[in-house]
Amino acid sequence: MVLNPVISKLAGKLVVLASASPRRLEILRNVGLRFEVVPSWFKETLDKSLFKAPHEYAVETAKQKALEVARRMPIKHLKTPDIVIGADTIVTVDGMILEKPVDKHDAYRMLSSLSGKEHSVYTGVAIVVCHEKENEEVDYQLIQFYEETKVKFADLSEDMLWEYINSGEPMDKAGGYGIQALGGMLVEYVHGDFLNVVGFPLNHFCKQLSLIYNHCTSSSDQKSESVHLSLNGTHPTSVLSQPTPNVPTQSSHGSSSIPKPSSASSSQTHHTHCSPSASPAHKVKRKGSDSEVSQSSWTLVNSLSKHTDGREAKLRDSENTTLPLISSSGQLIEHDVTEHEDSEPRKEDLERIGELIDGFKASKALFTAARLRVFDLLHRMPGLDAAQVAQEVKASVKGTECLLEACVSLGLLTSKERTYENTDLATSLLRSDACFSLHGYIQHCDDTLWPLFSHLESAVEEGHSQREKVVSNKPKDMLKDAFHNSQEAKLRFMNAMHCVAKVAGKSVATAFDLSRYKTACDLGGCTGAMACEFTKAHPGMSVMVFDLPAVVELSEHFHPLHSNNRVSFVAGDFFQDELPKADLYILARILHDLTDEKLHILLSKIADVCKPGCGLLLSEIFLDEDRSGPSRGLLQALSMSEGKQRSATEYSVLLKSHGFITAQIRHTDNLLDAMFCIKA
Ligand SMILES: Cc1cn([C@H]2C[C@H](O)[C@@H](COP(=O)(O)OP(=O)(O)OP(=O)(O)O)O2)c(=O)[nH]c1=O
Repeated sequence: MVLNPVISKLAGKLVVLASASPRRLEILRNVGLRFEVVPSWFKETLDKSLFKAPHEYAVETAKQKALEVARRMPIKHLKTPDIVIGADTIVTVDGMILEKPVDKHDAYRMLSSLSGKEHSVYTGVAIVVCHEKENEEVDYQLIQFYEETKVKFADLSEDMLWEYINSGEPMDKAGGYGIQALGGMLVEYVHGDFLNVVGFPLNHFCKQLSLIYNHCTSSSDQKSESVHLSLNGTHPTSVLSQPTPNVPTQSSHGSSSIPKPSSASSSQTHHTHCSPSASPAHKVKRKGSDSEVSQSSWTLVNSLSKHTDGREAKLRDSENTTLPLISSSGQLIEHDVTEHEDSEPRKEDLERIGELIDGFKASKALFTAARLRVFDLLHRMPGLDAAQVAQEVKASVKGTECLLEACVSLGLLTSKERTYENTDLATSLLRSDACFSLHGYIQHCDDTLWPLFSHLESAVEEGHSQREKVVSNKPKDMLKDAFHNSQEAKLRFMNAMHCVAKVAGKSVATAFDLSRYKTACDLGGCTGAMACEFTKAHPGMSVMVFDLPAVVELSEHFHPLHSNNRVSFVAGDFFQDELPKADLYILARILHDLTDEKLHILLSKIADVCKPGCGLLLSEIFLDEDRSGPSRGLLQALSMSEGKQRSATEYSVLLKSHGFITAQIRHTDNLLDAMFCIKA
């Protein structure tokens, strides 16, 4: 890329944006950067009074966001990113720091304080470069900087203020406005980088990347040099801290030391606005036990180290010899991995392929352990050995031992002196009675999706679902399949949907400010789990669950939802019957499964009952705009349902054709994303 050679240098690296901000995602994606989005879980609650200047607060928050993701990924995602980018945008006026308003009154307070005045918008950015070493340690290199842009607001009348607040736009934006949309009408002038106001100082970021990569790539062995330097505390700071020749004139903001609100920053060097420096290295070590991440030394203790160790050992063997592969006809193919290639395969490539090849074995091991209720048992009786587990689950000792050991290697169990316990992950997600249990969904995957995917080759060849091969009756619709079967099968299917709604419900329900809506209707809302989350998140809201009569009849099996008197059930078919009246309609995991024809029938019916201003909340997995991910959405498409997976923009266009204007999109980092639209 001639425009910015640094962006192309990142190709092939695992770049992670530690942000849920759709604006940051768009800014970076627009310049061709390929990255994954892993929103940070860092709570933005640093004590502002500890900071000498507002931008220091933004930089520190950006740093904590990025580090949280850099530390979490090796444990939760089982991969170490190359680069994690965190950012935080704040607005400052009259010595106050304004972040995102918590409600409309807060938005009013913020916007009226900006009226007729010039204010500053600061975005702090942290780039964490992770260097993974042979011995499994990870060195972190931290580059942080900020950008200031001055913005002047026109005088705002009360009417203007409230009209703007009621548009819903201020709620997820620092200072309560979005300069890139309706908020642009409030602005008289902007001095500085416009994109910095929108949430990401792209120009400054590219300059910082040039510094990192122009330095690093001058070395013949980029990683080892970096690691060596950082371990000796002589990280490329000396190079990186040279003044940047092309940085904007905001250097007049002068240098500032990073205060130490948390122990994580205790060993940091000083950073200047225009002369960013890398912090001394923070050595990260994975150990073989399950415990907390230590903030002060950033020592990462990886509960999955046994898994990693085992896998690496296996792959190293195969690097030196041959990879045994099984052909589709079952023959063993001896494949020399180096035979057809000029260079040795990279360790990370082998690791990735190994993971993919073994993926189905891991899924089935999980399904089997869940089906045998191993996680329930070990929750009730931790510390059993394989023979005791075998006796309880009525299985062979040999088979149970293999399964338990496999589960340990997958991070689902821990073992000590040949006795077994659940990991935290198993306790919170795999026990059948856990609050956020995925047990029902796992059972559904095993019962329905597993057999379906065993016919994938035919599905791809023929271009339609192979469901008729795996269910005795013909209907293709998953829900109808379940309803042609026994009551038990219906309940199992509802339980699967219930699990997903419980796990994803809060993220979806809290994604937007919906305080203006008093009545909602969750179309196809199944057991009411999602509806329940909406009533919890919005105390003034009642939600009707509209679903097929057979679903409504069985929904009472899912207690304690029925004790929630703001959730009610209405039986009907949304293709045939009149829809209940509501201010807000919720469509969670419905559209991706419908044919274009059915989808337009449903959306037309919703549009007909919606008055202008009514809301539509859509929740699905949103594909990346270039359809390169996430895998979860693309793999789901392989089941060849009648519908299709779409990106947020594709859904927006679809909804616009029925008169719904997209107000906000949220990539939640949970099982489902969300989009909020308003009827024009
Ligand atoms: C001032 C202003 C802010 N914003 C947005 C940018 C940021 O998304 C948001 C500030 O909140 P941030 O806390 O910086 O970011 P975020 O919560 O959206 O995402 P994350 O914490 O996961 O990184 O305000 C605009 O979109 N337009 C504007 O004009």
